[in-house]
Amino acid sequence: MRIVDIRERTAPISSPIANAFIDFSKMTLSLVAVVTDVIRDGRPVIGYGFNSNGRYGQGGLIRERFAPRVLTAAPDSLLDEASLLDPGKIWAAMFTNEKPGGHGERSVAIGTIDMAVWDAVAKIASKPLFRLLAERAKVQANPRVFVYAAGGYYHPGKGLEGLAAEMQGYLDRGYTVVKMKIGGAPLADDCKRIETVLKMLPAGCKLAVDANGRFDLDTAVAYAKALRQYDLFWYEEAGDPLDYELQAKLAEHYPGPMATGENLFSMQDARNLIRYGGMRPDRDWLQFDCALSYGLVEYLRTLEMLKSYGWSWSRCIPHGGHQMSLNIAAGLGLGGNESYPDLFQPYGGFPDGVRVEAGHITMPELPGIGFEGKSDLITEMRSLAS
Ligand SMILES: O=C([O-])CC(=O)C(=O)O
Ligand SMILES: [Mg+2]
Repeated sequence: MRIVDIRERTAPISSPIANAFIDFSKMTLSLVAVVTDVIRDGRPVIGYGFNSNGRYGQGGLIRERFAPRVLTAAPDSLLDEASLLDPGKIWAAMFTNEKPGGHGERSVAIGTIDMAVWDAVAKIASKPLFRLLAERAKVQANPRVFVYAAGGYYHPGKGLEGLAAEMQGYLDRGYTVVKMKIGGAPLADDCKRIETVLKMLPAGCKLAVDANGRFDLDTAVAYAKALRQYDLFWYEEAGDPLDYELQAKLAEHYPGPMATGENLFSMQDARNLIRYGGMRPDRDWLQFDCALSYGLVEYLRTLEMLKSYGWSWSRCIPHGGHQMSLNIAAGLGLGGNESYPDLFQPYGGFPDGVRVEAGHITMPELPGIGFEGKSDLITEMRSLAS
């Protein structure tokens, strides 16, 4: 068994939206296909992967460094004892001659290939990835996964009515938690936006807000003082993602749940957040996204690290809105997953026919990550390799 080809294409996922830090007018991602020599139903098994929104396509790194290292490794060195592709060994081949620290965006390039590797491995096992992960971890899978709707971006010409209509669309589709951006407007304006959404939420539904790392400590605290009257689902990424002291000090001013971690790209960065960020295991949420942070091989190390610090994996709700994290959530008992019902298509979302009911979806029993169940996405993927 061996990997015979790794292909990459950088594709646009541009959109006229903005958060407090960036706009998405030139956003791209890398789509990757890992082609194996395993034949199923007369066709080679191909794993697919892509990176989450927020970082750009990684074609250069993938083509110059990471794909060649896998393709030139001795094929047997990438197999486990059962002679099956071993994601850990493939990961180690990609990381050959890479220094520790300064994780930059190579973690995105590796994470994208890693997603495709796991898709292939689960397809070769003829199992949904979430079942494979649960079996390997000797835990019970739970195909019912909490999902929340992320949106509420700043958008030229979009007023309070537009924001309310967007949120109503998510509620109508079965979501019980919705998320909107803050920090891209003055505090008083953001409070009006928040109150507009809170007013329309039925009982039992909640709002999360996301500042995308925009604030210095004083601004983060000023927002905390205004936000704590609202009973929010969470207050996300108030300050710079690497400013652990800011995060820790903010907890003195904000008793409600906070969330962060989408821009921490390694187990070591995640560990620094846990060690020094003052995050509270009884109420806060961790958003590490494997598709940006060296993939599931690294995410498993992050989960072990969390366990050693006494954190439950149910406090993790990853960023990114992709099916990879849905599988990790269903297989390993994470708290849920992000979803962007109207954005970043065809990459985000669920297999066709999957509906959100009372804020949860149920994973279909599709081999691999489940991309074959989403017709617009698999069409795109097969145009890269089939
Ligand atoms: O706007 C973005 O960059 C995406 C984001 O923070 C999120 O989904 O939490
Ligand atoms: Mg965010």
